[in-house]
Amino acid sequence: MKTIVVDHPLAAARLTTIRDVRTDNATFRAALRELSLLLIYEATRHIETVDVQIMTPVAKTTGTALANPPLLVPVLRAGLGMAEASMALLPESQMGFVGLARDEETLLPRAYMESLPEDLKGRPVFVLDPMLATGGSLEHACGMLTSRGADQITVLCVLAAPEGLKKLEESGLPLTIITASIDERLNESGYIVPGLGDAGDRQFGAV
Ligand SMILES: O=P(O)(O)OC[C@H]1O[C@H](OP(=O)(O)OP(=O)(O)O)[C@H](O)[C@@H]1O
Ligand SMILES: O=c1cc[nH]c(=O)[nH]1
Ligand SMILES: [Mg+2]
Repeated sequence: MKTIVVDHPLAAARLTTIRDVRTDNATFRAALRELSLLLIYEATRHIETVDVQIMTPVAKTTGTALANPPLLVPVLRAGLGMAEASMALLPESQMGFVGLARDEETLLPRAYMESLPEDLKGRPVFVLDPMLATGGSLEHACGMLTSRGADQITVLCVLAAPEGLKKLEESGLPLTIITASIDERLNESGYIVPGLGDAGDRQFGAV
């Protein structure tokens, strides 16, 4: 499994806004959108392209098109905050949806929605979820994708805990992880430390 930490002053500044307990829901959503643009920029650095012949107003030239745009899959709820930014940079892409809620007692994910294309063989997939904590939710979401044939999955997250990275590494799933930070650890409640709290609640309010 390859893990890339985006090391950029703009990413660090937006991440600081997101972490700050004083940041209100609207400002959190705006900063998450901006940080997501940077994560997607990094995730698309090596995607497959094809040459296309075009005519400028002046002359013929060879341009570039995306050969196989990735399927974008936000994990509800919190991943919704990364969805609009990903579609802005990848207007050619389609979007699927997975809904997961972690049981805060057992820390196990419960799936409540799956809206994905049947066949994902040969199709790159970008999974969008700001938080990789125990890794249970992302392992479950990525398992849904591999069961449909996906074999190139890139996970975009804002924060990753070492415990979650280890779990995904051990899962043997075909993953690349792009994150803005690998934080210190999980606390006894399964929250990332220092983290940012509950990414769903911080965007949309507590449920
Ligand atoms: O790595 P894990 O330990 O599984 O935790 C991470 C999950 O927790 C959060 O979702 P949550 O279950 O809180 O749902 P929400 O997005 O609706 O708030 C987050 O968005 C991840 O999906
Ligand atoms: O710190 C955490 C852990 C899981 N889910 C969150 O939203 N935040
Ligand atoms: Mg939540």
